[in-house]
Amino acid sequence: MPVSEPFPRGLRLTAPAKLNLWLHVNGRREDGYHLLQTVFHLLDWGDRLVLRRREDGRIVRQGGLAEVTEEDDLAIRAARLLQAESGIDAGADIEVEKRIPAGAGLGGGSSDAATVLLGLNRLWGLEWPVRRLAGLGLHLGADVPVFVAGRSAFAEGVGEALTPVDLPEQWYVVVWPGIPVATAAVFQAPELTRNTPALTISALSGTPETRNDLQPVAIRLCPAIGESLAWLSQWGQARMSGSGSAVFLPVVDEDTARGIVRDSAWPAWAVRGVNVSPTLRELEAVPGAP
Ligand SMILES: C[C@@](CO)(OP(=O)(O)O)[C@H](O)COP(=O)(O)OP(=O)(O)OC[C@H]1O[C@@H](n2ccc(N)nc2=O)[C@H](O)[C@@H]1O
Ligand SMILES: Nc1ncnc2c1ncn2[C@@H]1O[C@H](COP(=O)(O)OP(=O)(O)O)[C@@H](O)[C@H]1O
Repeated sequence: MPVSEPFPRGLRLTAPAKLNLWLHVNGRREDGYHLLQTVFHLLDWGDRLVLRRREDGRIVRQGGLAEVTEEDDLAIRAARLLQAESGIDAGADIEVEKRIPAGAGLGGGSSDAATVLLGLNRLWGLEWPVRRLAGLGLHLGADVPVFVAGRSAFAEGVGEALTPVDLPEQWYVVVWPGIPVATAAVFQAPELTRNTPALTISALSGTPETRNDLQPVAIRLCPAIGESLAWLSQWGQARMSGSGSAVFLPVVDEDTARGIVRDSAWPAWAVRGVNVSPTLRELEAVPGAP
């Protein structure tokens, strides 16, 4: 009988998108980064990644965004960083089929990076604990740790201090006004309010008043966000995710979401918010998973 390999040779994984259900800016650190409170709802929808182990040590990019160079691609940067930090001799083919629009506040680049870290940890047999991978991921972006942890969460700090939360499996309509917004430009805007009082954990167990402090700035930078919000608001309380430009609306069920998506003049998706990321579920299903 052939001896089974201890680690898989290849993995097919979803890199999920996220929504920031609300986002408060509570202050600014000396290094310019902002202190936030936010709730991340992970979605059961995202980019599709295929990772294959290589024995020649090369990290080879396949697919991905044409407008992003290999040096800037967060999926490739994540692979190179983990390779350097772990000292492993192996390499990988990294194939990314993009579905999440870039610069939409849906966390696509960060999720690609996190999924590469999780997948290569398995393919390379590194067995790093999640906490260590999340710490490495934070060097790539403030949003990377939540995708590594793989749980919908309340986040503080710059987004890295995570408390998992149990959210209802909510359907959403996500509308993308078609224009990317640069996160740094929103955080740098002089008119951004940076002094929302921090909510306490006990306030969070009730129904505190929430908003996205980045929304007014992003609408000024990209008026199409305001137009898509006004359109979506016909059906309820719509809001922008992260630093934009995507906006979302919670709805009662999948059929309602699909009906609104059909009517949208902008690219739109019917998506389901989940508590556990599809990446974690897919990794658990791989034979030999710990
Ligand atoms: C706003 C949020 C909300 O989830 O998401 P997105 O809209 O980008 O998806 C995140 O805080 C974004 O995280 P991420 O996209 O990883 O941002 P990073 O690459 O770390 O930072 C991009 C730039 O945004 C600013 N930045 C980011 C995060 C933060 N807490 N304070 C900041 O001031 C910094 O100027 C930084 O140089
Ligand atoms: N794999 C990637 N996918 C998407 N964007 C990437 C990737 N690698 C680098 N980027 C860069 O990161 C920027 C932010 O992308 P993304 O993380 O998708 O949006 P956001 O920060 O708004 O959630 C993009 O405009 C692009 O220049």
